[in-house]
Amino acid sequence: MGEIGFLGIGIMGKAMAVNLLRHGFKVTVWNRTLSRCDELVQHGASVGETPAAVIKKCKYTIAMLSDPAAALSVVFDKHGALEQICGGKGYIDMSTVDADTSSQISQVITSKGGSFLEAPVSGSKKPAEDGQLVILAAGDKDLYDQVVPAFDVLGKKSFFLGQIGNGAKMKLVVNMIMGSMMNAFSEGIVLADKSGLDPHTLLDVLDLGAIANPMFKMKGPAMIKNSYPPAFPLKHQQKDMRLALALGDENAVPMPVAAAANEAFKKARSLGLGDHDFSAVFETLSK
Ligand SMILES: NC(=O)C1=CN([C@@H]2O[C@H](COP(=O)(O)OP(=O)(O)OC[C@H]3O[C@@H](n4cnc5c(N)ncnc54)[C@H](OP(=O)(O)O)[C@@H]3O)[C@@H](O)[C@H]2O)C=CC1
Ligand SMILES: O=CC(=O)O
Repeated sequence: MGEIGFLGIGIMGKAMAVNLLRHGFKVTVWNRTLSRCDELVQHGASVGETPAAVIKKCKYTIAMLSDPAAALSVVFDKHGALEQICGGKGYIDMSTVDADTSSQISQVITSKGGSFLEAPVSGSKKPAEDGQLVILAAGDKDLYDQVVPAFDVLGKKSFFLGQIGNGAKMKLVVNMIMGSMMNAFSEGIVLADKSGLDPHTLLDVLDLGAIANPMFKMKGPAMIKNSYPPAFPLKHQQKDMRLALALGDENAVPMPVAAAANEAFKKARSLGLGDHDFSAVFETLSK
């Protein structure tokens, strides 16, 4: 595939770029806070001074940025990706954004002759470290086929979902369900505790039944200890609830459960918990 550019070395971007390096890909990284690239250099990465410099150097560039504003800024701002996009270059945005943001990026990239794929992922810090993400791609099928070797390293399964927007929408639906589940789980732990049950026993019971899942299993024990080391920052989960609710508005889908979950995540943000793991929504109930 040649050298891969990587824009955004946050929790996910770092794990994904390290994974690519470990599997022998040459990677050039850029991050807004450039010092966060230092650790990647120790793993063999090169550093680009700007998104434009990375695009200029690499045939394919992946972006993994916090939200729509960040994804747009890295493309459109001075020294942004758009300055160097041209025919023969592929831009793959793996950030979780809404379909409209993705379409805007797709339009400008393709208008300059480049090709574009949106490819948000399901799976958090640990799956990113282990190359076990689920990739939800949509857009340019030729570009998808060209980058499958990288997706095979980053994920356990890639879906090609068709036209631009479908990957973004699928990701928002999945995270809307996840955010609602996290709230129901939190209420259950508090209810068990306050009604005199051992929450650890609740976790054991859940794990043996029809609603057992990796999220409950992985996060439950830490939540009971009021510990929320950030794997998926709460501020990003709230952004996903907000974008999913907007998708519900557009399609006239009533989502009272998701709306209530969004309020709980907003409350958690107002308590200063935005940079904690999204399981910290538990704090809004347990105090
Ligand atoms: N963590 C997770 O479990 C998962 C996250 N996601 C999604 O992946 C994306 C990245 O998440 P994650 O790595 O956890 O987030 P982080 O908050 O750890 O990283 C965010 C990245 O975006 C960059 N950034 C933020 N604002 C701007 C801006 N205005 N201009 C340029 N760069 C900017 C940050 O740069 P800087 O270092 O300078 O702040 C950083 O590199 C999000 O869309 C998230 O929803 C998807 C699946 C799982
Ligand atoms: O977006 C978060 C995830 O765990 O998936």
